[in-house]
Amino acid sequence: MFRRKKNNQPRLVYASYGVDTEQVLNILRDIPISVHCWQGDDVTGFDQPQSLSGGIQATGNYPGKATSYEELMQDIDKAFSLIPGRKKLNLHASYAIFEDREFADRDQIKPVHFKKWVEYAKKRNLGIDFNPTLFSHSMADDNLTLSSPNPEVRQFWINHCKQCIRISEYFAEETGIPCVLNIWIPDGYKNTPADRLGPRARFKESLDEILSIPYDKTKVYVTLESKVFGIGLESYTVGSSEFCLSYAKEKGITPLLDNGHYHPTELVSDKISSLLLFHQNLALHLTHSVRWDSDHVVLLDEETMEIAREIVRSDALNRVFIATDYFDASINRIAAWVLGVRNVQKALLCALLEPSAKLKALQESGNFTKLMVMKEELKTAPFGDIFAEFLRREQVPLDYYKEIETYEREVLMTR
Ligand SMILES: C[C@H](O)[C@H](O)[C@@H](O)C(=O)CO
Ligand SMILES: [Mn+2]
Repeated sequence: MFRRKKNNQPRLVYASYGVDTEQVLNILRDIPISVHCWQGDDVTGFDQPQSLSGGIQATGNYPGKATSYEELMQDIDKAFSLIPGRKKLNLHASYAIFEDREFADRDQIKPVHFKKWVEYAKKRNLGIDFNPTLFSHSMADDNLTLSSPNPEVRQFWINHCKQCIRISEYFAEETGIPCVLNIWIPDGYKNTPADRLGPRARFKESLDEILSIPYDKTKVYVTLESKVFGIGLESYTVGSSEFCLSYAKEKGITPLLDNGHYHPTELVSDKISSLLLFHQNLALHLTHSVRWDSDHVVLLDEETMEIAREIVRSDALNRVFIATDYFDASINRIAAWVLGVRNVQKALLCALLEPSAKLKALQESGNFTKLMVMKEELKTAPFGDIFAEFLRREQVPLDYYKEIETYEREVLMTR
């Protein structure tokens, strides 16, 4: 077990555990990470003057935020040039581009409003994921959308989600890469409700109607994201974990787990294996939640590492859709993207470098002492060198901070 001390080449260290770093680097390069566009402008979008609602909040006032699609694309380009490996672009419906076209409200948006994004993605060989935007809109002022008691409001949002499925199909057809369409609603109440069942029954009915439209299930993967509470919606959340998991199972859609959407001591890493036994696919929003759904930048913390380990150990890299979801407005937004996505990749790399068959065998044979020793030893194995090699092969600089400083000075500060 301690043979690795004899050699100092990182590749040989892992070889001594039976891990082939070449194979690992090839796998890592091909894991698509869906990068959320909304880090670039604090979830503002282009289609509404409304400020951010839905019980979420981007705090901070760091200068240089993107205020147009051109700026956002420029910033995503900068961030992507500093992130190795395969990426997808994750858009929200509120990022529709109208320009000289007539404005279309959310229930009327069409593929044409995303043509520029498709051109952008195709030029860069990127797939696109999508999200209906059921917040920051006058029809969602009371944070009730698909569960609203008002049938007109419900119908507006049902139509919005249907249009989003059609747009997702267009993304998949144009890019040749399937689109993950994630439905998340903010609906809930600040105080203890008198009726918990009614709103959930209406949400269920609305989802049934949305999913009744025909769409190609090999091109569009509909996911449903649950939540525990939102700001100002602390006492009741319509789309709770139990609701979303049950609904996804019944309808054969994919559950989405955002690791900021659980009680602070609940771990998404522990949920993955259970869900993989019952669902063909699973989707994740990775974030760093500090005390609550704070949407901080993903760090290389123990839970991020454990989530990655669970995916890899379950041999589920091709069944789990991995996306980032955070919005930190207190630091350079490009750095936030690069740092968070690289941390997801670092966590995946660590997981891939783990001799998981050996560790499982130790658990099976009840050798918990050796298991603990080996796991702890692996923590100080030289995975940073392997990551540096990954960056070198991908022609991405190890030290990206300098580039970000230059971009901040030359581009962000002139806005
Ligand atoms: C903007 C996103 O859709 C949003 O963050 C959602 O995914 C979420 O996590 C809400 O808390
Ligand atoms: Mn999320």
